[in-house]
Order: sequence, then structure tokens, then C-alpha cells
Amino acid sequence: MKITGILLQEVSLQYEQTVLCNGVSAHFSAGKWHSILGASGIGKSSLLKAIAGLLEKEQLKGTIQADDGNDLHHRIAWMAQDDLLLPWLTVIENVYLGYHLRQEKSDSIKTKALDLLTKVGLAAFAQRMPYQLSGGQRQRVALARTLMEEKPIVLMDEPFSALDAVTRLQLQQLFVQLLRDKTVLLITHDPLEALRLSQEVWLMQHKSPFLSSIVQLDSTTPRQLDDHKVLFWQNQILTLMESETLSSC
Ligand SMILES: Nc1ncnc2c1ncn2[C@@H]1O[C@H](COP(=O)(O)OP(=O)(O)OP(=O)(O)O)[C@@H](O)[C@H]1O
Repeated sequence: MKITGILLQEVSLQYEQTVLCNGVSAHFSAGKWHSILGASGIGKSSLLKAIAGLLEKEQLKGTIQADDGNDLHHRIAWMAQDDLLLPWLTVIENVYLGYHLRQEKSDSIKTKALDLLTKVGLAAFAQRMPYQLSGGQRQRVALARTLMEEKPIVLMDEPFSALDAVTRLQLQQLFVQLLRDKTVLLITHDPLEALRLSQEVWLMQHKSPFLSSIVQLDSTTPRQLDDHKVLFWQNQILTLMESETLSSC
């Protein structure tokens, strides 16, 4: 499927009487990683759901579309903090679950699933059950399942937040390597994670503009933890986020 960016025009999000945002416009350009930071409860997951087409009609106003004008929703894969593996299926069955649900069956599907499990370092675990895996291994299976669908856009809602520090660094490296050519929107609470992994960092704030692009970085990802630009911007972003928290108290 063709790579595309995402265009938001005059988007408003609302749950019954609660308005999250009004008239938001943004362009997430194609083939890049975009991280979205913002205070807890501000509306990051809701925006991702809106892009994925998971909100009710009355909850979303405005336009969200692929920037090439073609269909958006069929080109999106979703990855959450919770890996959503089905406990009664083996690891490899979870990887080709989408094909199974669509009743597409062939040996080449199993071969492809095994190939992807090899890429995420879990070929030897293909016949295990999800409960026999660690949190990091489960997220690797979820990544293989995402790659199996070959979607050009991947929406990720805090996929690394439940992992220990070392596993998180290893998985970030793997995700960047395997999702390099896709348009990725990553929600995170961690400015360092955003700056190491993305080409563009966005911030959601209670004041106007609700969503703005605050940093663009061109260097190869994942960036080093001691990269001077990463450290400089981490400081700037933490100061911004702190002043936002104080002003919304
Ligand atoms: N289905 C829903 N119905 C009503 N209100 C909702 C619904 N989903 C979310 N909300 C509210 O909308 C606001 C934004 O929620 P959302 O999950 O988008 O925030 P977030 O920025 O992703 O938060 P966090 O960082 O804590 O995950 C919150 O106040 C939440 O309580």
C-alpha cells in the first residue's frame, strides 16, 4: 500500500459536554515518525482514535484525511500499550490473526509470519502461548502482527511505557529499524523517547494552539541518549511541559 501522510483540518473532538479541542489543523508528513507529547488527559489517545476512525460521528467534527486524497482508514495499523494478543492462540497464530479473521489461508501466510517472527527475534517461540512470554516479547509479537498487515501508517499509543528501561531501549531500536519507511504517530509521555525516535515532535497544550510542531530533527534514528541536540531539546520541552502543568492547575 502506498505511503501517505495525514492531514487534519479544523478538527474538533468532544465527548458529550466535554470539548477536548476546537478547530485543530495539522499535517503529519509521510514516511516520518511523529511523536505527540502532552499532559495526561489532554486528548492524545482521543486524537489517535479519531485518526483511526474509532470515534462516534458526534464526537468528531472537521476533516481527517490521507494527504494523497485516497482512503485513510484501510491504511492504518494500531499498536497499543496493551499488546492485545489473544491468549488462546499460539504466538504465530496471533501474528497472522488478521488473515485468519479474513479467512485468507495459505502456506505463504505462515511462512511470512515466521519470517517476521525471525525479524523480531522470536522464531523459536512461534508455537508458545502468549502467557509464556515476557512483556517485551509480547510487544515484539504485536510488532510482527502489525508488520504482517503491511499498512503504511502505524498509530502507536505508548507501546513502550510498560517495559523496563533496557527492554524499552532494545525495542525502540527494533521498532525504528522495522518501521523506518512508514508514517508513524507515537504517543508518549517521555520527551527523551520522542526526541530519540522521531523526525518531528508535537506538543498538545491546554492553551492555543492545542497541537503544534515544536521540534524537527533530521539525523538518523534512534539517536544516542547523549546526543547534544536531544539533550538540549529535552530540557526545553520539559520546561514547556512544566509551565503548561502549572498554568492549567
Ligand atoms: N469514551 C469516552 N467518553 C467520555 N470521556 C472520555 C472518553 N474517552 C476519554 N475521555 C476523556 O477525554 C479526555 C481525554 O482522554 P484521552 O485518553 O484522549 O487523554 P490522553 O491525553 O491520551 O491521556 P493519558 O495521557 O492519561 O493517556 C479525558 O478527560 C478522558 O476522561
